[in-house]
Amino acid sequence: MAESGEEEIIGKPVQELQLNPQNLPKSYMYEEGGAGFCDALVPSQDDELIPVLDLHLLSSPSTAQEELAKLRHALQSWGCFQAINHGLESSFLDKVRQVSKQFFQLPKEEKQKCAREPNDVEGYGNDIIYSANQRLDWTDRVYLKVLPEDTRKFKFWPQNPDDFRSTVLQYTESIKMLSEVILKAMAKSLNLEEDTFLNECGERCDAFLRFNYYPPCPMPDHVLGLKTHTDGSTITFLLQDKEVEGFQVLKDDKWFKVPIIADALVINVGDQIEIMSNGIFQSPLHRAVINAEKARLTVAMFFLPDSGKEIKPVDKLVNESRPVLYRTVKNYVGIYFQHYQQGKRAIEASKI
Ligand SMILES: O=C(O)CCC(=O)C(=O)O
Ligand SMILES: [Fe+2]
Repeated sequence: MAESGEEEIIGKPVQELQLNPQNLPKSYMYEEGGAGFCDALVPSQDDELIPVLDLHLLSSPSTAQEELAKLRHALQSWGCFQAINHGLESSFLDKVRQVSKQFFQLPKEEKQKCAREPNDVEGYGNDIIYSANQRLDWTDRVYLKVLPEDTRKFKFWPQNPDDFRSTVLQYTESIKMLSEVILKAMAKSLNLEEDTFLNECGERCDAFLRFNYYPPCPMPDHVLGLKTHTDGSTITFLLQDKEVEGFQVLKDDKWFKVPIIADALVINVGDQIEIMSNGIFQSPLHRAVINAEKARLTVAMFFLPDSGKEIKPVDKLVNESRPVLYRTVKNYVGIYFQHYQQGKRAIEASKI
């Protein structure tokens, strides 16, 4: 995936660095006066609330129009929303969190069995480091390609705990179905044929599942769990930790905490829908902060178009008052990763 000729420098798992908190490597530190990562705003007034959408209402004929208008507004203003009533059982979401936590609690040797390979992202590991000056994220991950089915590389899929794989398979199936519901609703909210975005993605969409484990860190105002970024996806589903907050979104140049709502899924627009929607839907800048005492675990599922498809603004969203704003891109994820490790935004390179 990461197409770079450079040699990778292998770093230590963050879970090991955490054991020596007096001596945090400089590459994790943001010196600028503590940056106030943890002082983000808690939305209070109505217009600052991160929208919550009821997916059942969105699919019911009598309420759909009103919910579609809310969806459009959410994606134009925040670029994300919290989905409730999505049909996934609370006990199943707990199971997803539980098997992932169990994995990260295993001894190092056990986790290493599905370690990623140098210069690649898939498997267990952390940031790909190309330079000693690179700013690093305080997180260990398991990163798996889950779709299309015939591209799964099971050697990277944990076998311990023994229900990890079956849980991931079931989760993938459920979220894939939801992604189709959401992409259709997004198209309808823009008065497009409901299959517009799905057709743009092609027959064989890609999906990646990323388990983000953020160990506690004694300097939460100087270290980020995940640096400020947008996602390179079409849409992303984020299952938050049930107890520990940490997801923040930038809106109108202010950082907002995304509150935990039991069993909600945070859904956000990625760069590729920003391109397809010709900028009507915005891919929001976001980041993950860390907690001084508690570990945090989140599960992100990224959907991507077929890697052979060209992605460009949908014709019906281009007109005289809104000319084409983005170049046609192909295999955007390759461009994305090259920019990501340098802390840059790939979408900027795609703007006309
Ligand atoms: O863990 C979080 O709160 C954010 C995760 C995220 O943004 C990502 O994995 O791209
Ligand atoms: Fe993200």
